[in-house]
Amino acid sequence: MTKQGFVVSDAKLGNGLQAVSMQFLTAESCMEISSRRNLMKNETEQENLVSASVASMRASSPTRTRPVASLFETDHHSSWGDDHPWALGIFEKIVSASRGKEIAMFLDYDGTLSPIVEDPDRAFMSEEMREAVKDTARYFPTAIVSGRCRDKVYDFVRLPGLIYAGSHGMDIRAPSKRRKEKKGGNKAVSFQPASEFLPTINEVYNILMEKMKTIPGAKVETNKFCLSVHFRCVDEKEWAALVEQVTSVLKEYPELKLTYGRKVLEISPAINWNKGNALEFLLKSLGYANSDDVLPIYIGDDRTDEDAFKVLRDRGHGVGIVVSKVPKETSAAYYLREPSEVMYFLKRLVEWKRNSFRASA
Ligand SMILES: O=P(O)(O)OC[C@H]1O[C@H](O[C@H]2O[C@H](CO)[C@@H](O)[C@H](O)[C@H]2O)[C@H](O)[C@@H](O)[C@@H]1O
Repeated sequence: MTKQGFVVSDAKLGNGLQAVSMQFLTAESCMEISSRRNLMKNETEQENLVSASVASMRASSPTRTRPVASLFETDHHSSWGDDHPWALGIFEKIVSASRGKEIAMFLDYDGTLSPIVEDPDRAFMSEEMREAVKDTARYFPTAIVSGRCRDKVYDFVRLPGLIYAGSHGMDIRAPSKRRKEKKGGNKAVSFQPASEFLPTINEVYNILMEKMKTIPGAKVETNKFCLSVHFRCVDEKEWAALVEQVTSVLKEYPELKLTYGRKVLEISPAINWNKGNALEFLLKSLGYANSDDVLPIYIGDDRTDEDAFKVLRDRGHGVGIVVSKVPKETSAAYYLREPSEVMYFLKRLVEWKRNSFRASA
């Protein structure tokens, strides 16, 4: 039993009588008890945080829950599909919404243009996909909006003339010659709202590289303004240990935040800037401040893409398409199941545009 400043303890005396001795505690021992309590409280909080984090890791990396219908069948996802129609099934409706407007295309990279693979350094897109994106960019302003660092995503896509927004939209560069130059001007646009976090991100990268050596299969990837801790190749039994290490490091860096992607923990500056802000920023810098002029189409598969889907939903115009094989909570209006369907969607869009040019010639 303890009181503030005193410890009250029972002691058995030799004559069998019980005496209560009261000792005055020194400031140091008081602090010791209180820090032990805090430690216990912190330990419980840390345990709760770890279990919540492992739950989030599972939730953000769903496994296939039912057999997937064969490619390009129109009837899948049943009731979820009623609320979020298959984008290829209602293609005509989507393009007819662009009447009198220009389409602007926003594409996520991993899981959208390239299939998800075990090694993040080998997430290549196919040549056929590259051609489809290249053709798309010929007719519509096209941006790649990725969690990857901008240079890395450019190395994968290798198409000049596109807009690249890396680090979840925190590193934007648009080339000077853009289609909307008459409205948006033809100056190159570059924007890095998190540049002051660079030293911190590098510091945390070095710490995590060291810590993750103890977790077999874990991989830390630097994306310049963000970090990714991959657990795709980590045994599920080790997930709690991994997230415990990561959260205990992040406790020292309240200026950073942790989010969950597909078998990945994403660490980024806790600033109010995400892929949704990047989408708005790009629309503006493309000269589409007036929403009547443009129909933005955003295609993505990950949690971070939800911020962009929300922007489109809240603006009440624009087309959000989630890439997913399983029903999931999303602010996107439509879905496609995998990168091959994204490619087919892009090809149809290009074909539709070419046909409309021919018809008006
Ligand atoms: O915004 P994105 O372009 O979708 O980038 C999000 C993260 O994608 C990458 O990780 C994911 O893809 C890897 C390769 O297929 C896969 O191994 C990993 O499990 C996925 O989470 C990328 O490596 C991360 O840095 C991005 O943040």
